[in-house]
Amino acid sequence: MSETLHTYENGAALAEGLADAVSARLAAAIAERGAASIAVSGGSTPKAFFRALCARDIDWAKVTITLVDERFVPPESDRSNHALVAANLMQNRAAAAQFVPLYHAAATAEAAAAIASEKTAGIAAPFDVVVLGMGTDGHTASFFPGGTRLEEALDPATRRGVITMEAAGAGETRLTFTFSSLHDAGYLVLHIEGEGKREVLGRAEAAGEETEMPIRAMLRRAASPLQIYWAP
Ligand SMILES: O=C1O[C@H](COP(=O)(O)O)[C@@H](O)[C@H](O)[C@H]1O
Repeated sequence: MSETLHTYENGAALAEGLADAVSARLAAAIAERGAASIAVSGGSTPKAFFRALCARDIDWAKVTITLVDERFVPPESDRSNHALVAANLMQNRAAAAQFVPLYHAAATAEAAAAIASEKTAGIAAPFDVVVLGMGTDGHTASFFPGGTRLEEALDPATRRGVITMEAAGAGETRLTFTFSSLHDAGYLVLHIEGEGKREVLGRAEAAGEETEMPIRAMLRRAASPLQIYWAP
């Protein structure tokens, strides 16, 4: 519905600034109700942010961390978002946090998504913080252009939870929270870096179908103001 652009000189400054904002939100949630939750993205962009956030002095034992989306691969895979979070976020002070994975060693991705929906339903809704990324094709979470279940994932009537997604640009089958699970976070962030992603964002902000650039669903329909963090 509304967006605010936070611009930083470089990726290191952005990582610190975003870690400050996110840790303040988590600390406020802990002060209010004794617990906090955050859903984070994978990909190459969030590593420096994760390293900055895990050093923040908050009561991490009261924080639950999960993923916005995941590949249907075990955590031993170097394509696993769980592995990325384990190596870069669940470190330092944040090692005390709880982690709820989306991947489960089920026979099918559908079965894994059902288990992930059940397990993540134990996290109070809405999330206190959601940190989205964006691909150069305009995808966010695993809402890929041409995705097999894209309409269902973006439909506000689709329940909170995790569904599967397959798409030409996705590689492995994906597990993704639905739009309805993410758009109303207490602090809703889009974290992007580089001139290329800024240009993609500009195209997404212009007229066009949501299904062509699914990030448009967040830009246009999110219940929470979208906080865009960007550095060249
Ligand atoms: O596929 C994915 O990519 C996006 C963006 O990744 P990046 O490497 O360009 O930062 C990410 O937000 C999403 O979680 C991930 O599954």
